[in-house]
Amino acid sequence: MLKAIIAPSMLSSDFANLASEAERMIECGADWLHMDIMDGHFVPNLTIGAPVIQSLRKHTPAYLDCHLMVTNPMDHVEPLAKAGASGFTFHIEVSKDNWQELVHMIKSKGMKPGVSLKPGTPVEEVFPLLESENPVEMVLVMTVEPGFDGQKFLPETLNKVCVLRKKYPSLDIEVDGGLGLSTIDAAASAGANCIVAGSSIFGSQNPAYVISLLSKIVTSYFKVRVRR
Ligand SMILES: O=C(CO)[C@H](O)[C@H](O)COP(=O)(O)O
Repeated sequence: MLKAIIAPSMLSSDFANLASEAERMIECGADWLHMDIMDGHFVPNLTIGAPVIQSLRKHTPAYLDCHLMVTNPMDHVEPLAKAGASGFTFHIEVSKDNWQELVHMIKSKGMKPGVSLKPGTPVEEVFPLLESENPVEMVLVMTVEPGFDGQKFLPETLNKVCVLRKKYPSLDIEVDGGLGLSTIDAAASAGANCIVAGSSIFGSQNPAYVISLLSKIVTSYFKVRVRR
């Protein structure tokens, strides 16, 4: 059964107060905390890695949804599992030759495996990962070029969400980039159920209101799809 999941992107939080920002988001109704791990190579930005996840884990039992924007995701599986990551989403663009091994390792370490696509990557590239005997459990469709928060949502990326939802009715489909109250209808009607949002939540005077509205809107589109 699909569930609406709202995951504030901690990239937009005050990194100097990460533990209290995480607690604030959970108090505001967040389902997951989205952690952007960037290596300054796969994307032109450098953020956090396993040591920060390990520190944060001491302060929260929340689901830590780690998005690996790195050239060598394999190098991060063991350290992130030890650090307490809950989900591990890698990019298909750098994992075409070893995704089977990656998925196996991620699952064997007790994390939920996901695969992500950049805006220019065709959706067909993830079909084998969903149809394998050992499939990924989530697809993250990037709705901006990965690397920075506060970018403009790219509506053309939602075609991929529509294709995925039609083909895989019970799949967790996550969208990330430029999501907020002005873009949620488009993403939810396309079929996304996991919503990552950075600036629209952290930039709001009332993050709890934004989180609850995003969640209600996503849930309302489940009902529309069932009626179709
Ligand atoms: O992965 C990301 C950037 O690569 C961020 O999670 C994302 O951009 C969230 O920020 P915003 O909602 O402000 O776009």
